[in-house]
Amino acid sequence: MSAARPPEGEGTPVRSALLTLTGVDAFYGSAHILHGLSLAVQPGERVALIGRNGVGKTTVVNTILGLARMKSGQLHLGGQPIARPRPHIAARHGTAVVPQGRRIVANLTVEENLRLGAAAGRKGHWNAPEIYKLFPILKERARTPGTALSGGQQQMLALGRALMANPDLILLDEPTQGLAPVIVDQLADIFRRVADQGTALLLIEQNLGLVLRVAHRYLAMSKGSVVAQGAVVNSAEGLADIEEHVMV
Ligand SMILES: Nc1ncnc2c1ncn2[C@@H]1O[C@H](COP(=O)(O)OP(=O)(O)OP(=O)(O)O)[C@@H](O)[C@H]1O
Repeated sequence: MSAARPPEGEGTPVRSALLTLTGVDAFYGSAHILHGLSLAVQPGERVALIGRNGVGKTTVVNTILGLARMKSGQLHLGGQPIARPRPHIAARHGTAVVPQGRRIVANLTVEENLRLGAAAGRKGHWNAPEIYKLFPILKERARTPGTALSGGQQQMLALGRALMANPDLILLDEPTQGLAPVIVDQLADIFRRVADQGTALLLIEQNLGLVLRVAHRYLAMSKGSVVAQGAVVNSAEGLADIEEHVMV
């Protein structure tokens, strides 16, 4: 099941996909990081993007946000071609990001940080009261500066902010980095609850236990492209399957 297959993206129908990158080359200045990368995420999917440090996982997110320069290839969001990616354009087309390091705005309160996420103006289930139901601690601390929260609470805030955009897809970039195992467990449950409500997830994660608990499919990257994919099976064998690609 883990046998390498051609990566998804090229040849897949972009119209129905929430996110498609097709043959993407992306750069930071003259540094060529993504090499003909192709991938696709369909509505409601839970996909893990795995691979060793430095293979370009965050650069996939940065390309979608326009923070890395896409020199060739195509990006589609919500079935629409995106010629000039920008964070607000991604949000408008239904893709929200929980960035690596969370990026909570220091001089804004918890509630103000949450409201930033609603800037795209998409309607849907999620608003501040719904986020507070999901994370009661954020309601208790609504008037506290966002960066005064613990690491786990800041991660909840970053996820809440992403949900405020009422996205069809959330990109989660190493959301459990530096968090205690008990907090990681709580977040795993929350990611599953969010996915159960129909939001697709693309989870970049080094914690393979979390990948097993949250994702249904994995894409493995090496040297700036997707080199393998397969189903995620929550078992010791399933773990060995995906570990193999992180060790590539
Ligand atoms: N702003 C930048 N300018 C130049 N090179 C960069 C920049 N950001 C990242 N890189 C380089 O791009 C490559 C891919 O980095 P990226 O952060 O996408 O990898 P990653 O797979 O997400 O790894 P990690 O798990 O360490 O975050 C690395 O060699 C990194 O040093």
